[in-house]
Amino acid sequence: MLRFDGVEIRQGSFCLRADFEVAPGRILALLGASGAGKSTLIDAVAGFVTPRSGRITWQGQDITLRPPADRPVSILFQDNNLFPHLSVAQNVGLGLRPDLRLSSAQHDAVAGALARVGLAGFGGRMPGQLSGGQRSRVALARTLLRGRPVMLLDEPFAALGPALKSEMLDLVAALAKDAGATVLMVTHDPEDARAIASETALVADGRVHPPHPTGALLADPPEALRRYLG
Ligand SMILES: Nc1ncnc2c1ncn2[C@@H]1O[C@H](COP(=O)(O)OP(=O)(O)OP(=O)(O)O)[C@@H](O)[C@H]1O
Repeated sequence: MLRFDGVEIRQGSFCLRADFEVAPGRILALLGASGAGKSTLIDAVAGFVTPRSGRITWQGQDITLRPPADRPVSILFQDNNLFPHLSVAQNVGLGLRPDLRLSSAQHDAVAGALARVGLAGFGGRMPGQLSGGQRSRVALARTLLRGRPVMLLDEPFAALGPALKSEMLDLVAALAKDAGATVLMVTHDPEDARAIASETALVADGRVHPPHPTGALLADPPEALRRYLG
């Protein structure tokens, strides 16, 4: 269980409150307008910002103040964070060892992760020799390889066209299911939530509203969500 217990996060004059939980293995979409605080919440889970009060726990353990590298999370950002001077395999290998001194079993794991995202045989290419969708797959392979139980996705596929985005969302859902991972996915698009998130939480008015089953929430949106959806 990923739990936000009376969490209050401040960024300058902005304040976000969160008091909810996500069951293991679930995909939760965080939906909300620009500036509502979606990335702020992700940053607090990742350890890039420290809540002013409250606790974030994973499986009952308090992770609120843990250094980012010691948290049970891996993150996928929109810009994919690939290093242009490293090969695809090296970019993925960074998920295992930042110094890239990989054992042969780890090299095999890199190849396996690339195969799992449909990029078998692409390990020797440079990121500049890939399409945007393929670069997203490389970043996803690296996230996958880290084997962390919580995946944080901050609008990772926003720059992709609709067909490719839908393909990537399906891939995320399949990989998360295989790994039993809990996923927090930031999005502006209710269709992303509908595609793969069993639950959705609206981020608005300085708080994360309680998560609801996505279908029911979008079929009969409460006032704050109605305002957002227009
Ligand atoms: N380092 C910072 N210092 C001061 N204010 C900040 C900082 N980072 C974010 N903010 C403010 O916090 C608020 C929430 O920002 P956040 O990036 O979490 O929103 P968001 O919902 O992810 O938006 P978007 O969808 O545009 O990415 C905004 O008002 C933003 O200006």
